[in-house]
Amino acid sequence: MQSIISIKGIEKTYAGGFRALKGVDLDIRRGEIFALLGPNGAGKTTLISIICGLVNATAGSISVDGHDIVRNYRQARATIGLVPQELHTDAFERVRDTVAFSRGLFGHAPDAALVERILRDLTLWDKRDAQIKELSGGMKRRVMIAKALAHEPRILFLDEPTAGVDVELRRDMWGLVRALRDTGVTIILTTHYIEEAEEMADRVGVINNGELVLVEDTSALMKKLGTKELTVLLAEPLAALPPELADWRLELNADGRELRYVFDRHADRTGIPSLLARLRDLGIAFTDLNTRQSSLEDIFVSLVSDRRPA
Ligand SMILES: Nc1ncnc2c1ncn2[C@@H]1O[C@H](COP(=O)(O)OP(=O)(O)OP(=O)(O)O)[C@@H](O)[C@H]1O
Repeated sequence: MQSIISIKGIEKTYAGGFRALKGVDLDIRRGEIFALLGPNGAGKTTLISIICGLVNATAGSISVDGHDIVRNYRQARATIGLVPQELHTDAFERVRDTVAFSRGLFGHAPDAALVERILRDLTLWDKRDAQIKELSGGMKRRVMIAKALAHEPRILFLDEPTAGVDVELRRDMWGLVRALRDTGVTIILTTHYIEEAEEMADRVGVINNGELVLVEDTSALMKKLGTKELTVLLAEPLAALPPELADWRLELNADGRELRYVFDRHADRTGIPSLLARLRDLGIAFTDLNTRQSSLEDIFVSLVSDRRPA
């Protein structure tokens, strides 16, 4: 495994004494899309800010493409593009100028052809002479990405890339991020949208209360933890689960009107036909059946709720 970012024992205690990160170890693989998931205040932005050199860690070390972020700050920072959560660009600046300016900040010679390519890739070329204030929210976000790409970074951080963006724009953004990855850029994104991680990320890291509680391939995680659920709506309520149904892992809800059956969606036999046959034999009538697949969201909620401090 070739890692492009190596994070070792990162701790962060803010000036007020708040411990925002508690010994985070993480390796980011070259060329992957890595999603960092976590509830509000989990420490995602703190971690990204430390990697990008905007916040100092209290302890631990990080190397980015072989450069220590403290000792070789400039080299490390030069390999990183950061798209922050909030837009901060002068409202009166023009799109092309602001992107060209970002490149200059890193000491690179002007490159009009590169700026043009970036703007075209982000479908901003038509807006190249527009002022930032004249753009829609989605366009502004793309301008922030263009600015982050202007110095040709190998790594791109996207902090909540689709927060507050409508579904269609979110899909566009996903396409864009994939296209960037296809050009060899390693992408780390933070998100509250589980669907986003599920859809896009090669690997997922879950951070909660300053601790990285899980890092896993997205597909393996879904396979390992993904279950399916069948709900049987009963015609008449049951007072208790009949012992004849003990072969299935069933739960009866509080009013006795719903049977819930959780099964492994990868199992050869789900046990559903036999369960339904047994219900019929027992004379238990039902009015409806629903199935539901657990999503990364369920997995995430269960992980995070299990670890809430008492
Ligand atoms: N400058 C600061 N001084 C003190 N505490 C801070 C500071 N910045 C962040 N924190 C605290 O550190 C914790 C982690 O914040 P952080 O912004 O990293 O969370 P996050 O996971 O990015 O959350 P969100 O999803 O809401 O953006 C929070 O409890 C926050 O209040």
